[in-house]
Amino acid sequence: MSNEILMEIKSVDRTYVDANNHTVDALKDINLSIRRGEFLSIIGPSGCGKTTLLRLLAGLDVPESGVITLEGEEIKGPHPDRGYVFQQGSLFPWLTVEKNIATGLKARGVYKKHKNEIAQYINMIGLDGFEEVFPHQISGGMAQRVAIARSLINHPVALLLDEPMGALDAFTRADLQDKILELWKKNETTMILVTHDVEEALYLSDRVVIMSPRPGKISEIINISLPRPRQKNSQDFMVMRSSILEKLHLASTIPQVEYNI
Ligand SMILES: Nc1ncnc2c1ncn2[C@@H]1O[C@H](COP(=O)(O)OP(=O)(O)OP(=O)(O)O)[C@@H](O)[C@H]1O
Repeated sequence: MSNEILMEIKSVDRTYVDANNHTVDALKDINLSIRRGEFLSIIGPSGCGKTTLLRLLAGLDVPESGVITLEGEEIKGPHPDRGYVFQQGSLFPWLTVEKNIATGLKARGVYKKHKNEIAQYINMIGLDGFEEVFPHQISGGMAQRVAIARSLINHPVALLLDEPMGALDAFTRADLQDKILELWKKNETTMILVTHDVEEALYLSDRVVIMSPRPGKISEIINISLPRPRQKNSQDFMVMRSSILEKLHLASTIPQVEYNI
């Protein structure tokens, strides 16, 4: 990972007005520098603004005040240079695996020129032989791989992952975590992952950002220096996991928050 700053979030606020006409401070004075090529996870209790922050990075929403830049340019809207993967259900059900991945290229207007790359990305996500299959015929983990390939084929500088493993069973989740690590290394894409899972954040990340709610703020940024491949049952890993859990509980003002550990 380089020390070059890819994205910069400066003094960002985002408020919403809820159904009862109350103002919700979803994000308050967020400052964060994201380095090119790093794996960054954002973790925190429900409602602390994780998705709001990811949507701002994607350009799907704009800050109330403050600024977010990518390579020094202000982010003003969505762009294929920032891929976005949702928790589930983001594939077009009427298109095959191959055609779903092709929509990434079509969105960029480069389908004809780059369609021969689709096979390479299908191979990269380990789905050779599934080209002509429809989303309802594959597992949730396979569908998430397709959603990731659809973004990666556009060579994004950053991939924004909003709990992509949240709806998967434990075995499939662990499998997809390893695939995401492999894709990260191969493509050198900056990864920004929102997760509720402490173990997942610790297994994958160079840095873990802990957020706290009401207002949504960054309460701590932790550097993870454990060597890779990380062993989830090693002493060092478990000590670090307990430490992050403790910080999360301190960051949370909501009683009875549940985490996957
Ligand atoms: N469109 C909206 N209108 C009103 N309030 C909103 C809207 N979107 C988000 N909020 C509120 O802003 C706060 C932050 O929401 P956000 O979804 O970013 O949190 P989160 O940390 O991603 O939560 P979760 O982990 O449950 O997905 C919450 O209090 C939420 O209710």
